[in-house]
Amino acid sequence: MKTLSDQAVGTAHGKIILIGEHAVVYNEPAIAMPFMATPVEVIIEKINGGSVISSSYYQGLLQTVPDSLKNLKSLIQSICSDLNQPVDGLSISISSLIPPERGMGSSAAVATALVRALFAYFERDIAHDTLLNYVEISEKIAHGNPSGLDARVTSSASPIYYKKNSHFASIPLHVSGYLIAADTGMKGQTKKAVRDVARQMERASHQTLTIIKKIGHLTEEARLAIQDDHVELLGELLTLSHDCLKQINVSNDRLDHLVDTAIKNHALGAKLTGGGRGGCMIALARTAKQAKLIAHKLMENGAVETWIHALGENSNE
Ligand SMILES: C[C@@](O)(CCO)CC(=O)[O-]
Repeated sequence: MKTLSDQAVGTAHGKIILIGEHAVVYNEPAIAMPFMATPVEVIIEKINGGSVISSSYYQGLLQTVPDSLKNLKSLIQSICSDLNQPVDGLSISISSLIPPERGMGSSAAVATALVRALFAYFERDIAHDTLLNYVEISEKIAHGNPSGLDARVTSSASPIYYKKNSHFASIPLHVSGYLIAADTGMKGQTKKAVRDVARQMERASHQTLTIIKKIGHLTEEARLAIQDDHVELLGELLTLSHDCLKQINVSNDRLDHLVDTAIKNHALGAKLTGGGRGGCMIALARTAKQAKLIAHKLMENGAVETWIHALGENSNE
């Protein structure tokens, strides 16, 4: 983050949930990592007249943003009001390499970069907890009932173990393996999926709670597997958690097909990542060669983009 006289820049990055999505909304733990391959940058410059937003999906006045950007509009209004600044006179330019609506934390990362840019522009320091509170305003509009995980990881430089309202800790992800992330090319439906799981909790609370608790248990085991560098076990736990996510209906055919493809091609484990019903999946491989082969097979089987991340390296970037 830097401040120039008439310009300020805020940055953030995407995230990948290794294990624990959905269950984390119900106070179970999750493990997630920052995904530096997908950066976000917001640049704010001074202009005359009404504020404007420029992004790949909208260019125009802040006052007339489409519904998909209402979260950012509320955020800008709240911050300007809290800092006693006018909402006019801002040119806000958003650039992001995170594919939107793919469970990679796009909305939280854009909000994080925006909050940082606004505070830098108004030459004010911001405590991390204040940043998280602002991002939550935006995430509540975007997702309904966010756990706070996305806000934490997209603003953090380290992988984290996270429990809603109670606990978070940076954990080194020095496992000797490679993570492949693949985009199904389909928009995920985090908000709807989170709402549907909430309905299942109301209707079949015992059954759904049992699955949620099982995901929490698998996440705790994954934490130990990471600590002890048991990459094979970690892979098995990822696949078991995908089975749980299927049981609460947050997967879909395309995700299941990519998960099966990864497993057939010797991945140690695979699962959807993020909100599900589209978006992205991840797979774990022992070697870089296997990771490349799996990524290639995923592309042949419908993925539109893949990324490979060496877990033993850069995990504390
Ligand atoms: C599905 C979910 O667990 C992760 C979305 O990236 C929702 C949340 O944690 O707010």
